[in-house]
Amino acid sequence: MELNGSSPSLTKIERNGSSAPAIIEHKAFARIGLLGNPSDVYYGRTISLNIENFWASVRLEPSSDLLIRPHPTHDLVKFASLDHLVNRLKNEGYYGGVRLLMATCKVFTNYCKEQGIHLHNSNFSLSYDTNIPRQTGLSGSSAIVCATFSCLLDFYKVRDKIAVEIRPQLILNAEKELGIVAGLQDRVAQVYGGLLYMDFNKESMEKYGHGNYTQLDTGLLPPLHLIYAENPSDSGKVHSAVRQRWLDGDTFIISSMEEVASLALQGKRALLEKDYAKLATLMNQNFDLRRQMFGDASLGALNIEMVEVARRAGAAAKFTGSGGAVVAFCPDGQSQVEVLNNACKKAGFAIEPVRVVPSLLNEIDIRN
Ligand SMILES: Nc1ncnc2c1ncn2[C@@H]1O[C@H](COP(=O)(O)OP(=O)(O)O)[C@@H](O)[C@H]1O
Ligand SMILES: O=C(O)[C@H]1O[C@H](OP(=O)(O)O)[C@H](O)[C@@H](O)[C@@H]1O
Ligand SMILES: [Mg+2]
Repeated sequence: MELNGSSPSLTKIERNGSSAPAIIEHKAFARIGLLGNPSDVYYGRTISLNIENFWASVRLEPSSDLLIRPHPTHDLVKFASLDHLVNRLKNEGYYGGVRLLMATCKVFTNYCKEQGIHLHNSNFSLSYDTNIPRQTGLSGSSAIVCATFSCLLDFYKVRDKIAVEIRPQLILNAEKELGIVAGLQDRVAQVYGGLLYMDFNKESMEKYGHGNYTQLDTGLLPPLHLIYAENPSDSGKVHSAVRQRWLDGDTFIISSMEEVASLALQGKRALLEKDYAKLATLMNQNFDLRRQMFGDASLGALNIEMVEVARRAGAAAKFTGSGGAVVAFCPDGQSQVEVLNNACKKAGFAIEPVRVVPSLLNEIDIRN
């Protein structure tokens, strides 16, 4: 499957003949955690945006057997040599996207059964592709899950039966099923699109099974830049130690997470007031708190260097997710952007302007 084009067109349905069943294709885009992450994993708050720069795409074709197709490069099983195999495992780990597609099918089916939602008996094959830099904290994993989930919603025609605010949790459950520690912000941004303020307070999470999600005008955002490097890190692994400390009642982690969550609340006000100097301060505080909680060894030297290169250019900078990519904001405008571009090029980091995806909700989604 080829991924090209720049429009955030979401769905493609092909019909091969009047009676032939439809092929369904969905995209899900990368996301940037602008403020408050990773407090979404801990009943906190975030401001996140869905970006057009990168996406994953999933294709569902009706078929006689139920088939999950391995991706030719992301699920590599054929190697030139033992060294090639070992290097591949060292750099990218054991897993590709197949397990995400399977887990999504399982969670979707179980949820529909529990809710008494009828699923017809036809089979399908699923294949995926992605251009989201792998494991760089841009939500590459949940983009694959989210696009798969959208294909299933349309194949079984149950979009009207699974409310939009429930979907991010089901998408998260697919990764939980695999033992990956993750939070809701990625999935909310990918289901809703645009720019969102999310409040995952415990009361709402326990009472309704979801947080309060508010779409904000994307025009409130100043120009942002995305910096990233080929440096895959496993977000589940990065998160697990801090998660355990939080579960064990570690007061430093608990109070720091509350502070991180409060940055999103302050950030919402700053955006609404277009107070971009404040936004820059909050972004920097967000990264400093993450660094204190997770420690340099867990964040990785290259990831920290990306933030520091941006800061030396005078930009505000923080991780977009758990590591691998950085979102930067130049409060002094275009001349500073040029300094930042040059500094990144010199350091060997890719840098590009952020392009925000507009809201992705359709009429059926909004009606529910
Ligand atoms: N580009 C990719 N291609 C295939 N599978 C991927 C890709 N990115 C992530 N995955 C799968 O998702 C799992 C979790 O990835 P994660 O560390 O959360 O990455 P990200 O930061 O991109 O979300 C990986 O262990 C792998 O199974
Ligand atoms: O640590 C974070 O900011 C995020 O980490 C995960 O996202 P990823 O793109 O996989 O790094 C996690 O899923 C998010 O909920 C966290 O906020
Ligand atoms: Mg992930």
